[in-house]
Amino acid sequence: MIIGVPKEIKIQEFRVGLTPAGVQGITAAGHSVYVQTAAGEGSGLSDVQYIAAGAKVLATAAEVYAIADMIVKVKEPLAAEFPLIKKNQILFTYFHFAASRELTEAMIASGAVCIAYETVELADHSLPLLTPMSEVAGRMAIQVGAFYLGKPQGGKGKLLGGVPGVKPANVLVLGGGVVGTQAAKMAAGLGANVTIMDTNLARLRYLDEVMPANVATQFSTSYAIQEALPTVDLVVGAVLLHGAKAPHLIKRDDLKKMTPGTVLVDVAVDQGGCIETCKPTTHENPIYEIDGIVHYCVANMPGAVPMTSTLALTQATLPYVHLIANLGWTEACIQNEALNKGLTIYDGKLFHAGVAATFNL
Ligand SMILES: NC(=O)C1=CN([C@@H]2O[C@H](COP(=O)(O)OP(=O)(O)OC[C@H]3O[C@@H](n4cnc5c(N)ncnc54)[C@H](O)[C@@H]3O)[C@@H](O)[C@H]2O)C=CC1
Ligand SMILES: CC(=O)C(=O)O
Ligand SMILES: [Mg+2]
Repeated sequence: MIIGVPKEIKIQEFRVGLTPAGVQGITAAGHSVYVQTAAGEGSGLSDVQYIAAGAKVLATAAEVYAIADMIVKVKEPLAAEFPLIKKNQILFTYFHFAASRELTEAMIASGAVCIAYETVELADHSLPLLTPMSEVAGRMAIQVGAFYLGKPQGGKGKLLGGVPGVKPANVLVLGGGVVGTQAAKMAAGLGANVTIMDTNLARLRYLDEVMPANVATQFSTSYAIQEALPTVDLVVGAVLLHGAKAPHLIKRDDLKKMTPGTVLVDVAVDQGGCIETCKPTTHENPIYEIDGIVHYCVANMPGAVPMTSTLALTQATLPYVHLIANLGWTEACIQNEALNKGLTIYDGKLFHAGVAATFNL
């Protein structure tokens, strides 16, 4: 199979879909890899390294899309990339369809085979290709949240961990999955007073076992969230309904229940966000303020730490790239139920109930 790796064009996105190590294994298995020039530069991976590993380097994204049977990338295709996509071409990447009708309709119209990283799902319901980036984003959520709590950044001016004689800040984590767990660990490590809310009691039991003493768990209800808002300093939005649009757990009217300078980091923004006032932002312009509440809603947080993220992502995706390249997408999806769950669009039709429900398609 011919595999193409274009350079990401989303603003401040420095990850890449395959590393030279991945290329070496794929070419050794008898496949060809074409990489767009400088695709790996932001992750510290040079064209020379890709060529040494067996790839051929092409000058433009158009050439990569034109030659490839399968495109392996990181972020969803943007409008500038839509015309490059060929009928029956396999696109293996994050899509987050539920956040964009335009993308969903464009991919249906393209006739491409869209296998979405974020909905590849193992029998235990875990998401092996979302998990590594959720680990990154969860840890980052506390780093950025702590920064924006600073007064010069528009925050209320509180140190997460407090100091001897002064209480720590209150961190509320909505959703105790991968993002939420990593965020809670980081916040707890800095000494904050952390509460994790989730609707999954089994998950709360597990978190209660493994978390340090400054992390409390609480069943997530609208009532519990409302009660927490007046004293919260930093909220991390980390809920997910697999493939579907996130529920709004904090509404527009709730902002006035928080004190000015509270920081909201809605990591779930890529699935529409779990805070009603959340709109996708970029690393170039990551925050905005409504009613004195700071909103951070960057949809590709891991893109800011590509040296970590590219390795973490590609070590998870690579086995599936091999599977698709070796068997073709139909046989790979028949043999591998996890991959089959990621198969969202092919032959001009949509095959994901959550996305279909979101857009009434
Ligand atoms: N902005 C970014 O750069 C990134 C965003 N993400 C996004 O972060 C979100 C979370 O991802 P993961 O942690 O991997 O998902 P996950 O599936 O591991 O965890 C989600 C949790 O939300 C809980 N939940 C569902 N409804 C809830 C409710 N009403 N109240 C409280 N909890 C509820 C679930 O029980 C589950 O434990 C996803 O939308 C994912 O795409 C992930 C990586 C990067
Ligand atoms: C998961 C995702 O959207 C990201 O890593 O950008
Ligand atoms: Mg994202």
